[in-house]
Amino acid sequence: ASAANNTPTLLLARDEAVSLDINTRHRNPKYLGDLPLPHRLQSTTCLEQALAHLQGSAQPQRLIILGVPVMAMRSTCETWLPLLQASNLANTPVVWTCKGFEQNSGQLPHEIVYSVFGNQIPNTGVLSGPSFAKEVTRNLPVALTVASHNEITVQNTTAALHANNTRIYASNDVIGVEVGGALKNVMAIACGISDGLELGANARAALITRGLAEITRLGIALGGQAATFSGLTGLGDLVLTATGDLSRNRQVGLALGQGQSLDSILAAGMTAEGVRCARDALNRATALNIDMPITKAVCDVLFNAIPPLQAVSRLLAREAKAEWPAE
Ligand SMILES: NC(=O)C1=CN([C@@H]2O[C@H](COP(=O)(O)OP(=O)(O)OC[C@H]3O[C@@H](n4cnc5c(N)ncnc54)[C@H](OP(=O)(O)O)[C@@H]3O)[C@@H](O)[C@H]2O)C=CC1
Ligand SMILES: O=C(CO)COP(=O)(O)O
Repeated sequence: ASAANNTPTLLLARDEAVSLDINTRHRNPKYLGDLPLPHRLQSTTCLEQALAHLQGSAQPQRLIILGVPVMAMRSTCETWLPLLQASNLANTPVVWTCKGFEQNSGQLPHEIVYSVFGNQIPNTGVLSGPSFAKEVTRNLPVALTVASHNEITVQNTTAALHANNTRIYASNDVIGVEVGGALKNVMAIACGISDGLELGANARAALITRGLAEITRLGIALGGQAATFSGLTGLGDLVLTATGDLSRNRQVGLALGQGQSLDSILAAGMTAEGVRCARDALNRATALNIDMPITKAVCDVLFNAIPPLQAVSRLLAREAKAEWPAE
């Protein structure tokens, strides 16, 4: 999106073949099929070259976008901290697209970043919202939220991305944005399971709505703002991922509902953040005494060998209750 917006953009890859394909054929077949990429998007695998690119970027658009799975965030931040400091780039805004809770620590992305960067890299934020990479690559309309406590992070993210078909909205609710992004992946697995079992459109709508209640409950308990969950990074991303077949989390659920095993579904190495973070999300909820029945049902199917139909029966057998407040 930044390259489509004429922002000079360099993609740091770790796979030489990916870099070469981007620079010579303007394609990224490993992730994006045969979709053409903007010619002004360049790639490198060399950290020094990435730092030099940042040093040469105009200050209003200078920005690092961290787009790795949550499990790679900590090591990536640890690599970058001394490099940014040594290159006089410690004030460069860093935003991440990562959606999930870190496995075992249960930390949200900002907790990982803050624990590594402390106040040594002061300008940080999260960039999130309904945005399938393949649609962004086709430069189709997309609306995203940048949440940060620093004005410069919001300004530079907006300057780099907001134009043409990309709209950037600002927020100061880092926690709410991250909880929505993490848990919509778990709900997408639930909706995929339901659709794989052919339980119908009514069931899917119920899961999305009660899933949002569940996300909101945990999000508020963790310090998020209620309004965030009806915004782009809450309801918006939940609807996209729970209903859009480009979603890898939804695909995992569909295959589970159709009887495939989790191991065979993930054998090709697909990133499905909901699988990685469902258990840690449930642990954080349990510690706060928050009820998360859909997340629990997804964990049962993923990790406790409960057949999908049995997990659905357990959900439906719960006692009748008031719809709202969502306790
Ligand atoms: N794809 C999408 O449509 C969207 C994804 N997101 C979120 O963004 C984050 C990244 O997702 P996505 O881009 O799809 O992820 P991918 O699995 O496609 O990986 C993205 C990049 O991270 C690199 N990477 C993977 N593992 C490691 C590691 N252990 N150490 C260093 N680098 C690593 C990959 O390198 P290599 O190729 O060498 O493995 C690749 O360059 C996720 O949290 C996801 O939920 C957010 C919005 C949309
Ligand atoms: O987060 C996404 C879209 O906003 C991508 O979802 P998946 O990781 O399920 O493909």
